[in-house]
Amino acid sequence: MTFQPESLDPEEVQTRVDEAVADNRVVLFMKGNRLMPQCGYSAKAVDLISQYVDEFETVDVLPALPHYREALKEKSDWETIPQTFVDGEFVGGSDILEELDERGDLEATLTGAN
Ligand SMILES: N[C@@H](CCC(=O)N[C@@H](CS)C(=O)NCC(=O)O)C(=O)O
Repeated sequence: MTFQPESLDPEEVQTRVDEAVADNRVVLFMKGNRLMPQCGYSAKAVDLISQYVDEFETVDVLPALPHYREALKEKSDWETIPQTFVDGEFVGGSDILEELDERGDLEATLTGAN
């Protein structure tokens, strides 16, 4: 049997993005999933977030990458994957997460703790 990638149209993807951002305090749009990231930048984002937050949502963009890229860009004005949103706001990709961590600000950004 031939593997058929999930077929999603742009509107369905936009809805998935909107709902994932609205319904989860922390959501990471990434290539692959938490256990099997399919890109080094996504793996780095998972590692950085996992230091401070046990439960966060991940959305694998690979089944409809061009649509996710467009839907996310619409929301964040950011071109690349991964993308992290906290409390409905775009935080950044893996470099920004790393910068926040180096400044000692990532935990508070992810948890809301001061
Ligand atoms: N410096 C970026 C690296 C992310 C990046 O370059 N991602 C690439 C490879 S996963 C990407 O999204 N390429 C466009 C695409 O795959 O659509 C970050 O901070 O997240």
